[in-house]
Amino acid sequence: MRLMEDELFPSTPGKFKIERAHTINRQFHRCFASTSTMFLWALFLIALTASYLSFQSFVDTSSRYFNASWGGMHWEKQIRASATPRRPGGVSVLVTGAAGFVGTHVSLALRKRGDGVVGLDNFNSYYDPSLKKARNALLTSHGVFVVEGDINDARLLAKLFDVVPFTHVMHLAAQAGVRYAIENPASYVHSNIAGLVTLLEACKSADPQPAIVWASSSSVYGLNEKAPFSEADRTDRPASLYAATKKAGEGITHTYNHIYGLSITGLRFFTVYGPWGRPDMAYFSFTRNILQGKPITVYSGKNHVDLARDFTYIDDIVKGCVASLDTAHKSTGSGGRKRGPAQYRIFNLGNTSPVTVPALVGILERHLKVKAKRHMVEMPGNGDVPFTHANISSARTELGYNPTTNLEAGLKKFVKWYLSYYGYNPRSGGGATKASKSL
Ligand SMILES: O=C(O)[C@H]1O[C@H](OP(=O)(O)OP(=O)(O)OC[C@H]2O[C@@H](n3ccc(=O)[nH]c3=O)[C@H](O)[C@@H]2O)[C@H](O)[C@@H](O)[C@H]1O
Repeated sequence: MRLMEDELFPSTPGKFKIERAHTINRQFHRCFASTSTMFLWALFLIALTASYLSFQSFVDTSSRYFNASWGGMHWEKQIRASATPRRPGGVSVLVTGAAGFVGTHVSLALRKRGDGVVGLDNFNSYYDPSLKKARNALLTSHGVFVVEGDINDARLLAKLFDVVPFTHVMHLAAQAGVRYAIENPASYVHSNIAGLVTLLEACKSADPQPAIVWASSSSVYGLNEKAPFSEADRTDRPASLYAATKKAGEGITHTYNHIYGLSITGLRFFTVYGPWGRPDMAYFSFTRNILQGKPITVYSGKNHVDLARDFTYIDDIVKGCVASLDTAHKSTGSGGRKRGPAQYRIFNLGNTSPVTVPALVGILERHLKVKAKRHMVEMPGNGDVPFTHANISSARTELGYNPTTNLEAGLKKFVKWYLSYYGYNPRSGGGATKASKSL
């Protein structure tokens, strides 16, 4: 209090100066002390944040190296080796869904002619993952490395494009199956829409941008009745969520083509079948049930009209896929910027001769030498369409696509593979030994 009075009313100017100088000094010290405290606090906080971030990055890195299935120098070396073409002019392709049915066959075909192939697959359990592992073992034995990962993992995709300048992406990863969409609709949105967008984002940002060939579906024709189905026909009446997500994929890929200059080729596959096929599909599950002496459910359409499909053999589809890669133009953008208009194509890949489901069962019975126990049921309203029939003139002209395997010949090859893969024990009522355990 005294001090304050002295400060306010100094008795002499000198006193004022001295007192004032002391006071300023004290204030300065106080102020300096508080500034340096603040400075120390700030330093402390910065150090704390930095150590938190480096701890996070340590956790992240170690979890990647020790728990997750990708990352590290050895991993990158494997990717580079697998991506390197072994022929002059060979391409370097990232195949998504490589441990899937079509993915395995396309990867093998590319590898066999000397192209570089890196696979990506999440090995999900939509159907028996041991079949996917067996396909993976086949790919590994041919020098194709498959990364275990999801197309929704943007960091993984960025890393892959960082390690390899892929010339092409063969995008076959998807949630397949028409009727399963009733049970698990979210899985279709997750893989066929969100996953597709994540992949396209990675492709658009890559430098160089790859050309993309991807699997659409005959199901986009939905309630279309005009036959055979041409690419120009209506596709705005899907009958299942699966079909709707594939149709959405065609729109989404068009957007990335338009904005970023990505070269896009969409392939509408028509009920693909063959060795190493999908156990959820009719020809496969019918085979298993027939061999095990179990009944099969055969759907029929309205007024007891048989359902029919333009079943297409895997080798023909592979030729269509490879021809699409070979005729794809380069993307025109780079690093997320478009530099000119890019190619956008859609092709039907079918067989052009629909076969009814009862006729399919008849062929299986002949090849298996076992009579099926048919259980005829009216087609439930769960996404099926009465028939599919492809017009393939466009693919013929532009890709040189020419399917040569009819259902009879194709199923013969499938049955041969099935029996060799799962084994067959006629004394146990025709059961496929491995199949009965794992499917
Ligand atoms: O082209 C496509 O875009 C799609 O082809 C395939 O779908 P679909 O043509 O429906 O093949 P699939 O299930 O083998 O049924 C064949 C027939 O058997 C009938 N079917 C089926 C099961 C059954 O228990 N009984 C039966 O009669 C059934 O009603 C149908 O008439 C792919 O699975 C799909 O992922 C997609 O790629």
